[in-house]
Amino acid sequence: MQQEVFLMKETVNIGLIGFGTIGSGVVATLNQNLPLLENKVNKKVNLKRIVDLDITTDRGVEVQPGVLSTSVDDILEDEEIDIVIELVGGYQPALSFILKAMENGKHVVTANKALLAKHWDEIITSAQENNVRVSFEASVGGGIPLLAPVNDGLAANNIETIYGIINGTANYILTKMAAEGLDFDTVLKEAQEMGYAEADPTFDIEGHDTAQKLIILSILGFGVYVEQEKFHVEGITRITPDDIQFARDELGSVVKLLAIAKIEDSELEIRVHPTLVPETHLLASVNDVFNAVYLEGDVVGPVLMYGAGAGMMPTASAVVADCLDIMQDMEKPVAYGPRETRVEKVKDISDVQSKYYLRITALDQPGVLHSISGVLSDLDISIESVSQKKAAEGEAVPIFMVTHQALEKNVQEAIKLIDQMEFVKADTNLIRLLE
Ligand SMILES: NC(=O)c1ccc[n+]([C@@H]2O[C@H](COP(=O)([O-])OP(=O)(O)OC[C@H]3O[C@@H](n4cnc5c(N)ncnc54)[C@H](O)[C@@H]3O)[C@@H](O)[C@H]2O)c1
Ligand SMILES: N[C@@H](CCO)C(=O)O
Repeated sequence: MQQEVFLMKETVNIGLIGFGTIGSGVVATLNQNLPLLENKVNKKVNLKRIVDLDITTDRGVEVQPGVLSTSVDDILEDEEIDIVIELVGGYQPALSFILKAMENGKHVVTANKALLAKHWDEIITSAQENNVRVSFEASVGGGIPLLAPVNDGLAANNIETIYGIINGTANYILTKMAAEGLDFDTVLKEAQEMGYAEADPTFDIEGHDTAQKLIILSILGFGVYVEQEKFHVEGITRITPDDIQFARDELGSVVKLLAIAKIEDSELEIRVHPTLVPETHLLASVNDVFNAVYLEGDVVGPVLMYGAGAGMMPTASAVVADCLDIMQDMEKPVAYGPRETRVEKVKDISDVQSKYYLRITALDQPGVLHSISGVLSDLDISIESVSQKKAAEGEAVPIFMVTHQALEKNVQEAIKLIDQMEFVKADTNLIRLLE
């Protein structure tokens, strides 16, 4: 009798495109936990096909005979496949794969934040038109259940503030530079070897990956799509060991690449940049490849979500969970974020107020501090503290300054003027403080 019931279970067929780091993690998860997964959805789960350009390299995971193929049509044109997992990454051909899959009536699961952030409307519209679901929990925060809680669990709230450490690679680099004094390039190489970094790691270190994830969070949290070109995005490549040491020793702070989105009087502040976070703040202890999103809702108050933000198995956990969610309700309509947004305007970075850390590299000679403070004072920027490293005469040294609250456009203008001064020998670095 037991056997008879089992045989009658519906089978859901999955096609996986992209058998790289995360694709291998998905296969490993299915191999490891298939009985558990089938039990949860009360269906038979069958990984029918895996497509990749390279089907000869050993990924260290067991694959059933006949499952591997190099032809994407073996998934997209197979009528028996219900769910397509896209883990190729990048814009094309990933976009065409996803659109074709949906056109052919297949549900889609993807971790591709770059694609979602750029082609959001096209992808969601296609899902709606074709009456299929598209799920992307793994696209933000790796293994952290993050998007479903924001979209569903916090649906009763107006989201007011989002602060996120949402790039594992950048956080790994900053953590290792601070804890072990390692240089930037060495740590980046490590992050790549661990499978955390994007195919093009400039996406991680220049802040683009964080920005793409913030775009998705803003859609879900505020119901607004803001193109990446419309907000300030700055990475971590200008952060030096001097910055990290000064932040720790003199300010009791750590440097984190933060995604920030908050709404005030219908105006959305949205930006990505390195930020000095006080050691006492919850986000300061988010280290290595871990990610965290701190948000505030008008009903729930503050919420913190934390976990592994990148890597093969944590990310696979989210991808497989999306598949199970679809299997449980294939008819669920596609709805993401509030249908009407409270956002009337996106604030320009130049109008943002913050405290600033400045590292100015200047010759150690009389009159330098006087000239710099003159520029700052003319632009209504008040200095909270200043210190300078010792140097031999005639040598350029870092001067560290922290300002009181100031207007970004004034600070940018001041830096422009300071960097034109004859005794200034390198571009000034600026890091905003978390207010
Ligand atoms: N690595 C992570 O920690 C992580 C975490 C979250 C999200 N993601 C996202 O997941 C996706 C996959 O990332 P990854 O790290 O597994 O990348 P990866 O480079 O390890 O894997 C991509 C795979 O796709 C294959 N591929 C490339 N072009 C193809 C094509 N035309 N047809 C079929 N296969 C093709 C490649 O051969 C490779 O095996 C990306 O969108 C990435 O942004 C990655
Ligand atoms: N490259 C990304 C992968 C996870 O999205 C990161 O380091 O966070």
